[in-house]
Amino acid sequence: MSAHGIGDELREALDDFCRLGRVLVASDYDGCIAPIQPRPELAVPNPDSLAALLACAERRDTLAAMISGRARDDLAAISGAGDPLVLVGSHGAEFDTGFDQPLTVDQQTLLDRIIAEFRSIAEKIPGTSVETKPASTTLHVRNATPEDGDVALQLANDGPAGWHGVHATKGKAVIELAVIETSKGLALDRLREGYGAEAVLYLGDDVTDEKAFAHLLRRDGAPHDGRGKDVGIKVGDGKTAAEFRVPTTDGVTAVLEYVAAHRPGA
Ligand SMILES: O=P(O)(O)OC[C@H]1O[C@H](O[C@H]2O[C@H](CO)[C@@H](O)[C@H](O)[C@H]2O)[C@H](O)[C@@H](O)[C@@H]1O
Repeated sequence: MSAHGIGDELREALDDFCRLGRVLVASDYDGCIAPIQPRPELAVPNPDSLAALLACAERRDTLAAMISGRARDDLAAISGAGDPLVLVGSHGAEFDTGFDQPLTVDQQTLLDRIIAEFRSIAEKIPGTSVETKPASTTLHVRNATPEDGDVALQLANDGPAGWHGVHATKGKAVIELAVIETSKGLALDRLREGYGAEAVLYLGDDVTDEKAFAHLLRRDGAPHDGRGKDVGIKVGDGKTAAEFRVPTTDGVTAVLEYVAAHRPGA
């Protein structure tokens, strides 16, 4: 195994992937391209990872994308990334063309109610904060004591998370409530089909990335009888549907640099 956790099996999968025709290389942002930080506004990209993803985008027959839970504008601003990288925000629902459907009046009203509820929780519980996005809102507890964080998450869970029309996702020291259904897996399908990619490589570290991993065709035959050429890579610990794993965000850099170095046109 290399210093940054590219084991022999992963290297073999990357070699096979790099030999294909058109491919899609996609990564999550927070916890992958950007190491986790105490506050969202501090999470700038690891410059080597971003440079490597950009280098992938410049290779022949290679589309490269970041698919994030953040609002797309926020993702663009904090990462400084843009063309030729494809940016998808709001957990796969927000493309450069915006959302497929604007929020209905009822959805906007619901979102405003959730934000108000989250703000009232954050006012009561030190170290918690609220992030607002176009179709969802996030209650952050990373800077609360573990006990306070649990209380805040429980209040969110017992309150607005159960309201009709609300879609809840638990992430790293956050709970996120959306008023639309989102799926990084559907975003990957859309990019894959639009580009005509033969295979997809996806890196992710959090719960929301599991929807992306679930849309990949695994190489090991389960459940797609060995037809899969996709490469799913989970960053860090935790249960996952991904076939491969790297231990840290340095592994993300190593994978992306490896792909950039081995795709045609390198
Ligand atoms: O899909 P992602 O790009 O991974 O976005 C998921 C969430 O990431 C951000 O929160 C996470 O990163 C923060 C900065 O490192 C950290 O403080 C927080 O605890 C993490 O959960 C972002 O703020 C959220 O909006 C995203 O949904």
